Amino acid sequence: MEKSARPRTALNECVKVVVRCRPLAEKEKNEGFDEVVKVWPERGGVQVYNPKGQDKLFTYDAAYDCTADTQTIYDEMVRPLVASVLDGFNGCVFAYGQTGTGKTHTMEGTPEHEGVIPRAFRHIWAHIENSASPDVTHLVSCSYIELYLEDVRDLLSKDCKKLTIRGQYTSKLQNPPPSLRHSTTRRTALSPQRPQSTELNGFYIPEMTSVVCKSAAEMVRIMKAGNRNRASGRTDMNEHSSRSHAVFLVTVETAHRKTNRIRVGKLNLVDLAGSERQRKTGASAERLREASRINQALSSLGNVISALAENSPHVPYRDSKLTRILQDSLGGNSKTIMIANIGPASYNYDETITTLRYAHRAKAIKNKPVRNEDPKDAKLREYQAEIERLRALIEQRRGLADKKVKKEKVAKSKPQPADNSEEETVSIENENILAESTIEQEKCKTEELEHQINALEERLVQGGGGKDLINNLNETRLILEQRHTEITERKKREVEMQQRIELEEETTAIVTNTFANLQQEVDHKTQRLKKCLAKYAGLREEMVEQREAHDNERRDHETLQAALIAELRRRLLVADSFVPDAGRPAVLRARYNEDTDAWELREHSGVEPLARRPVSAAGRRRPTCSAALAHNLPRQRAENVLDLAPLPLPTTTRTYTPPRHHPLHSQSIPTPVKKEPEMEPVTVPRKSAGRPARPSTAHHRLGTAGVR
Ligand SMILES: Nc1ncnc2c1ncn2[C@@H]1O[C@H](COP(=O)(O)OP(=O)(O)OP(=O)(O)O)[C@@H](O)[C@H]1O
Repeated sequence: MEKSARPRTALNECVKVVVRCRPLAEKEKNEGFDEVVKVWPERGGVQVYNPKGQDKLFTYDAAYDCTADTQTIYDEMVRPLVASVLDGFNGCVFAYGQTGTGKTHTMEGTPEHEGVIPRAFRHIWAHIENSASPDVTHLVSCSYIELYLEDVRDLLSKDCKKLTIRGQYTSKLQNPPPSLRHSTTRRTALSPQRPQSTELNGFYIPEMTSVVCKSAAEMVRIMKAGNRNRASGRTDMNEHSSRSHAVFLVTVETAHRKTNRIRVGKLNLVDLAGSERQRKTGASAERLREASRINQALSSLGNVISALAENSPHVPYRDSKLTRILQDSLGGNSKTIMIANIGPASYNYDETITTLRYAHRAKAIKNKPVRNEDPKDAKLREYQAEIERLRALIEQRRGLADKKVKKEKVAKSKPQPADNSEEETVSIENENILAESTIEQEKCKTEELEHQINALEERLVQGGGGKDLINNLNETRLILEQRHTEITERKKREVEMQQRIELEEETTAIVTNTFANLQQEVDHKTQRLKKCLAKYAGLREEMVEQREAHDNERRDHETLQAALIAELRRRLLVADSFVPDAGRPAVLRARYNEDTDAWELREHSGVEPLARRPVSAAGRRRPTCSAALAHNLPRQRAENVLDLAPLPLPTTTRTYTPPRHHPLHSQSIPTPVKKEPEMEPVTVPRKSAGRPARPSTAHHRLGTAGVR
């Protein structure tokens, strides 16, 4: 197929931000919490009542209250994005927000309330069935991964194998070899296809399972199978809390026979885990470890959003795997929708304001979506090339087989000489048998190749598949879709108009107020000054609130850290008590390799390396050994002496002191009895021979390191 090098220009497009507020939960009602969120869907506004000060009002591309269903959100916001994906663009929908605010409810939904993901599947397949030309071929494949405790796991592989995110495409990786032998599991770029000139920073996940699908129902089955492997658990804030960030990737490839072009659209459907506070979720042990990683990744995502919104020259995508995965969706080649989920309860005021602030910042992020035409890693092209190769092979084999048959016929038709010896007759017969078996083998091979072609062709979906697929239902669906799009467009315009009218009203109120005399001007200026002062006061208040929120967040982090350290100490204590001494050198040699994402044992050199030299005390050039301190030897002060003396064993006995009226006393034996201090039976002395005792276990070492 001919490849075009047509330049593709990218138009900036802002990230669309939608806010969805869920209803007050039963538990929140029972505990008597008030609703502090008011949504203004007609102007995309969200107002939060502040019990301590001024109310907050934020505006977005759209805002939905608790009465809105996912169908409305899909039709108004997500449908146009999925339509772009079908047209060869990259798209991303991600749900963001505090734990228990309805991210999974929005993305996956429930059997009664279908979420965005299954709706997108149906939309894609309705489009494929409606594209009535047999000249159009589609190939739909999907992958499902999760980010759990900073491990990327393949939810569609048998044992949820760990995957590695690789940075930067190389020229070799841009053209992966067309290997169809492993047609279900092959290298797939998660980071959507970038135009060649900007492909330098892309990330991709090799060996991610990619399953070719034939219907929306099959895709739902795959999603459910993946969900069964996804990490989830109970917390005090959510009965079924997602403990991982999940990404469902759909790739739709469309080949147009007439134009010889292939368009590849990639859709990332992301259900993030929610931010959470330990004191509210009551997380401990494993849940706590998960929470710390979830918050860490979300904090990195917040930093990326802030950096992009402020047009910062450095965007910290590399800070976490989540931001690497979402790199293209935020500030890259993609059309993106962020669904910010919030709860209405007063109890969650701080978290709601934080989510709304991030969502507001995300509105300023500009993406550069480009239509992916004829990308080099299009699977469809590989399939077509393979089918053509197999067809050519069959033709070749058929030609050879025909020739052999003709040859045999000629040989058979030749008159046999009458004086043929018995041996000659046998050899001719053998030759005939051999030729017949070769022809049979050729036939089998040809049939095998035909089977292969059929299998490959079955994966490709011919647009429309003939008139029988374009039934009335699909036509009606198409018309309905068009109507939906029109209504959505109109609604969007209405919201925009409403927001513009409000702005205009404010400015015209000032402009139309003509100054009749100086007093009027003074009044006007005073009014403006008042407004400025009010704005200044508002900003100050916001700053104070932000500081408060930041302090709260810091306190939370500290609590979390303290809890994690306590947990770590517990584990170290267990390790110190139960890991045998023989195993410790091996434990010390274990190193974490960030490239391979695994723990490795270093080569045993025979001699264990010396412990690292301790850092100097303040004001001293080098650490001073205890001997130098004891004898005041200035020469030894600068020596790097490691104290390798064994620790004194704890005293478990007491020197015998006879009772006062014991016969020994009455005999007045001159031996002086030294009085020993009272000893706890099994405590390790902290000091020995005037120098500080070294901690004996990892547990103690951690204790002396303290909480940083
Ligand atoms: N719009 C809504 N209407 C009705 N119920 C909702 C809505 N949104 C969420 N819920 C309910 O709230 C609960 C929590 O929702 P969900 O599990 O989707 O939250 P989440 O944000 O995904 O939480 P986490 O981050 O912990 O996974 C569920 O019982 C869900 O049914």
